[in-house]
Amino acid sequence: MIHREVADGLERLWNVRVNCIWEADESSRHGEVYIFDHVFNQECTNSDVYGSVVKPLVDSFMEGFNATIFAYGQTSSGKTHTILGNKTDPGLFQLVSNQLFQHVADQVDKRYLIRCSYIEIYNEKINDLLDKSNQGLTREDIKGNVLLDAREAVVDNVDKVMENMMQGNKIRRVAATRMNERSSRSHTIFRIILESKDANQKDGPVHISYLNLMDLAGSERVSLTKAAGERLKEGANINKSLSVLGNVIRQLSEGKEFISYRDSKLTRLLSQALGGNAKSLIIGNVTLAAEETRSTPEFAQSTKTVKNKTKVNILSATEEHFKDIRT
Ligand SMILES: Nc1ncnc2c1ncn2[C@@H]1O[C@H](COP(=O)(O)OP(=O)(O)OP(=O)(O)O)[C@@H](O)[C@H]1O
Repeated sequence: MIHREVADGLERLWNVRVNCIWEADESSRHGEVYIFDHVFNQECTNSDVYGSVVKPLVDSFMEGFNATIFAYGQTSSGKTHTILGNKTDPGLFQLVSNQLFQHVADQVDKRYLIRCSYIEIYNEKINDLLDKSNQGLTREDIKGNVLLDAREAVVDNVDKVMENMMQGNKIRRVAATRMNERSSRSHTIFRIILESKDANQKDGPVHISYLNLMDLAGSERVSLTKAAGERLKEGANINKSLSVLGNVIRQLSEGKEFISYRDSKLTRLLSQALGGNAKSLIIGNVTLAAEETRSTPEFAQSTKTVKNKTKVNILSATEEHFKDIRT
């Protein structure tokens, strides 16, 4: 339970044990036990989450596979805490960056180029968090895939990644609601693009992979957030795009031929991560005193049956294209 729930004297409605979560009230008509690959209780830190489920995904990313990590959950359930963390409990941003640059330092026979971009989807509009003036951020290739033209900053150490993240966070839309005094009003995607090649082969193949770290805005009930005016409009857009995301996941898990990716900016941008060429990890954040918590295990369970088709991405590159970050 988070501080607000304890301060408000709320009753615990959910139990957590081993890899299961279920409603405390056994007479509840839902009464389902949700089982996952891992369930982390409230004593666990971001480092525990990272060590168990995130690190193996980052290992794949460094081998050339695309990877996406989603933090999903109702408002104030701890998504931003998971991604950003704080001084005593660093978030996934910091932990992933540490692993990445440690790997680069260890691989003396490889050359690397690492870039990052940071965008938000706010009221169905994409904003570049690293360059406010950047407009027209998406375009489609001939296959209809949506490509992102966000500013990409070259990063050569952990501090540079954190600087870019902090710069972007200054302009990310955050506002106070009754449920969370710093509620994210947009979905964000922080993308790390890793290119690597053998140091001894001048025009050898280049591996390229994308890692998306996604902090989704939380679904919310107006009766609880007391949203009005601009907050209400934002909340409606947040709920709509999350419901499209839910539909897309359902269609993928049912093996449908038509997938409604085009119904929201979020799903259009995520089409590769959802059923495409990426390994995906969903972190479902929950608070234990909220009835709305149910929607998160339901969503996370539906994603378990989605099968992605992953492969290592190889580019042919010339020396002009490839500039090692260590030179
Ligand atoms: N595991 C945790 N340990 C300590 N504090 C936490 C934890 N999870 C959440 N909190 C605290 O609870 C509050 C809400 O968390 P956070 O802002 O991360 O939620 P959110 O899911 O991102 O919400 P929103 O969707 O409204 O942006 C914050 O004050 C945060 O510091």
